[in-house]
Amino acid sequence: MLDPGPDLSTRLFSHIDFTNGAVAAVSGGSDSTALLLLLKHHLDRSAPSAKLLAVTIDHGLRQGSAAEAQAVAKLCAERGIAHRTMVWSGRKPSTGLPAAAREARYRLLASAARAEGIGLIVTGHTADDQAETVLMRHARDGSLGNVQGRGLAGMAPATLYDWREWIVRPLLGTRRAALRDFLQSKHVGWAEDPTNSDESFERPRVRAALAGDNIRRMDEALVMASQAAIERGQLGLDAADLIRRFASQPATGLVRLDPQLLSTGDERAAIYALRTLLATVGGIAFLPDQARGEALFGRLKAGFLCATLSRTVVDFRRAGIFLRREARGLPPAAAAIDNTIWDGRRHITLNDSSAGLLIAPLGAAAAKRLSIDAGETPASLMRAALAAEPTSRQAFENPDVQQGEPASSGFDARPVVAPFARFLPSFDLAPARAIAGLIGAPSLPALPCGGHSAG
Ligand SMILES: Nc1ncnc2c1ncn2[C@@H]1O[C@H](COP(=O)(O)OP(=O)(O)OP(=O)(O)O)[C@@H](O)[C@H]1O
Repeated sequence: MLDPGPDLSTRLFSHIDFTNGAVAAVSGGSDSTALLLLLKHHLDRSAPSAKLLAVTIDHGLRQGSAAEAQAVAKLCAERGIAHRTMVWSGRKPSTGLPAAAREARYRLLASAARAEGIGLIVTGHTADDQAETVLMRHARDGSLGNVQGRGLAGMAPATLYDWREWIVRPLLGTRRAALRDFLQSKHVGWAEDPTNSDESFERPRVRAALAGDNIRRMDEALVMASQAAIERGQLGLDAADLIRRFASQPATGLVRLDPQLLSTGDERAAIYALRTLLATVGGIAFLPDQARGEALFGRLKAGFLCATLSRTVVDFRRAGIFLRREARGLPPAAAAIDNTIWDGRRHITLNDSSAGLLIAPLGAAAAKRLSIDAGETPASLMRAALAAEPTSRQAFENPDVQQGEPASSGFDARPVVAPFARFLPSFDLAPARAIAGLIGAPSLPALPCGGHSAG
């Protein structure tokens, strides 16, 4: 645990690159208020020209949330820190509210950062938050000591949002009590969020169980998290290595796995590689669960098969193991919208002249008309994969457009690494990078903090 000594801010922030500025996410609670003041102190001393913008999200869910945002704005004005309040004005769902609020919060924080040309967001998650997260996940999947429970690594020290902004959590090793001591020593107050002590929610219940003298339990949880984080990082590195050695992409949307992947001797990494690839090809944000991944891997070891998992057809034949998006459930023809994700797999950007463009899957009949140089890959598989690629309705209806790739002028469709496209924890940098290289997704922005091997 770190004490709030005079060099606390150096210890917390000196490994982070603030050249391109930072957005500090400040709710007005103790942790993020301390984060802001410590960061300001650090930047004043070591990077005075770095841009700092404090952002408060007013979720509009509690009475008093606007006043809390105003209190943060006042503190910032007193300290010469730029501040912005962003209001979550969208429709509030009746179920899954915390998740929706979190989603909206990161979207708004990222848009504030983008507007200022800042690529880094810092949050005030603490060691206490980390312990709570790990204990909640443990209670859910009961996998204490089972390092295959990826969630037991807790929150990553850095997470890439939307493949663009890095969310960094510099306080993950610092206890809330230390931050509160720091604020009290500076005579700075903070807001108490009543939902943090409302024990009808899971996190406050875990928090209450950890309160008081239960330091040992918290320390145990943190040790478990750091061990799991190391193992998870290593699993990612091993899976990335296998992806580079055994996966190729013979056509857009078609991934080929060399059957040698089944006998490398590192089944854990091979199954992890398989799960990440299945989610990518199927355009699914979540990996297929471990049990299904293991079962599929076992069946592949037994011989040729054709199966579907995570919207991905797995076709093991003499020429190799092929993965492609299944034909069912593709998006219907719809007006193309710039800068959106199509089918969870393709990032659509429109050319200037694309008003009124309709986008639809190419479809089997049109794919049949494409002339394909299949090489060693079965042409039927290449066609089946291309049939699930987006094309513009205009191109589709033009019988002259029959050559090469289905995506034609009017828009660009860049592949995305579906399971990591929204949130990429730094633990998974290595497999994300390997898959991006495989499918031609944009490269990743550099990690703004040292000390974490990205592979
Ligand atoms: N309304 C918000 N506006 C800006 N950032 C927020 C907001 N809510 C949460 N955050 C960010 O996410 C982090 C973790 O959120 P969490 O809900 O655990 O914090 P909190 O209890 O609201 O406040 P704090 O962490 O400041 O005590 C915060 O430290 C802060 O950086």
